[in-house]
This record gives sequence, C-alpha cells and structure tokens, in this order.
Amino acid sequence: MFEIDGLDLKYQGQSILQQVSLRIAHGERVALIGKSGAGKSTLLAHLRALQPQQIAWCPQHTGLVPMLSVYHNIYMGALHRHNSIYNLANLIRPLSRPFQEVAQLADQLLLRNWLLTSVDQLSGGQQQRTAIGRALYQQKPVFIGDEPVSGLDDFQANTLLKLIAERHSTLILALHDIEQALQLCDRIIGLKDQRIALDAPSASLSAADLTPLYQ
Ligand SMILES: Nc1ncnc2c1ncn2[C@@H]1O[C@H](COP(=O)(O)OP(=O)(O)OP(=O)(O)O)[C@@H](O)[C@H]1O
Repeated sequence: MFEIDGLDLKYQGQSILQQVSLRIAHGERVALIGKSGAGKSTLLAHLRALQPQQIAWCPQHTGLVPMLSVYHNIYMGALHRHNSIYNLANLIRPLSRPFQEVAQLADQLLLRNWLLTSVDQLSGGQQQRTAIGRALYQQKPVFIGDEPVSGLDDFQANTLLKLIAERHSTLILALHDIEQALQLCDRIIGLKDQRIALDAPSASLSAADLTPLYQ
C-alpha cells in the first residue's frame, strides 16, 4: 500500500527524518513510536498524502467545529460521499438515514447522550471520541491515527482501538503507550535521531526493547 525509498522529510527547511525506506502492505497493523518531536506526525502526514482516497485520518489536534453538535462533527466524515445540497440539508436538519448511522456509532463511542450537544460543551476525552467517530464515519479501508486515544483512560482507549481495528483492514497509528502498541499492532516502527531506528514484528519485541527509543 505504501512504499517509500530513501526519503528525507523536512519541516520549513529543517531536516526531520532522513533516508526513510518503508513498505507497508495491505492488512498490516503498524504502530509508530518514538519520543516527542521524533517525527511521527511528519511521517504520518506524508503517508496520508500518498493515498488520500484510501485513508480515514484522525489527526492529533481534533480539528472539530466547536459550535456544531457531535452529530454534525461525526457526519463531516461523510461529506465526500454526498453532494453539497444533501450536506447542507443535513446541516440544517439531520436527515433520518445518516442520523441513525451516526447515532449507532455514537453508542459505540459512549457519546449517545451528547449526540445533539455542541462539542465545545464536551470534555477533552469526549471531543477526542467525537474525532474518532468522524474518522470512522469516513468508512475508508486504511486508518491513520496520530495519538488517537492519548487523552482516554486505558479501558476506553482499548475499547476504541479495538473498534478502530475491527473497521479497518490496515492500521497505522502513532501511539505513546508501548503496551497498547505491542498488544494491538503486529509491527512496530520506532523513530529516533531522525531515522527509523527499529522496524520489527511485535511478537519479537518486549517493552524493554522499546525503551531505548525514548532515551
Ligand atoms: N507545525 C509545526 N510547527 C513547528 N514545528 C514543527 C511542526 N511540524 C513539525 N515540526 C518540527 O518537526 C519535528 C517533528 O515533529 P512531529 O510533530 O512530526 O513529531 P512527533 O513525533 O509527532 O511529536 P509528538 O509526539 O510531540 O506529537 C519537531 O521537532 C518540529 O521541529
């Protein structure tokens, strides 16, 4: 699905990652780890740009529209599936079919009681779950998430990661929780010192193998 060969990635002229070579096949579950500033978001943004049509994107900063409801923010994941008249009509007054679909999703995200609440009235974790809902409602085969569950407690984080995994054939997730990465993903890619410092199957790794990435 993704193939990169000897790529240098920069931000405003500053080198972020050097000589990145990477292949990710359909069906893989990949965790991207590394300390803050290692370049995880930069690499995810690059992968996303390679296959934009295939990817459900869940960014680190939720980018929700604060004065719109949970329903409308989740529905935004489906804007590309409908014409602008349909989207506008639904904005003014929720249409029955998308409303039922989003309500069902909201149940799974534990957001049912807030469906018609504007997101600026929600907690940070509720907003994060809304952003996950918007990404799930994109209904794409590949999910790329940049710390998608970082603000949630372990129970919710694991429940939502499972939901994300059930609905996507391929996962690429920046995760700061090493245990989550090892449990959910079958491959770990670690970034350090502007390079891919580790790329190995999760089954061959323990948490101790990953700590040097953070030193
Ligand atoms: N929008 C931005 N503004 C300023 N610097 C940026 C921006 N995006 C990337 N950079 C630079 O790129 C480097 C890598 O950032 P990136 O966000 O990719 O790292 P990260 O591993 O995702 O970090 P974190 O875990 O803190 O989100 C940063 O150290 C910073 O110098």
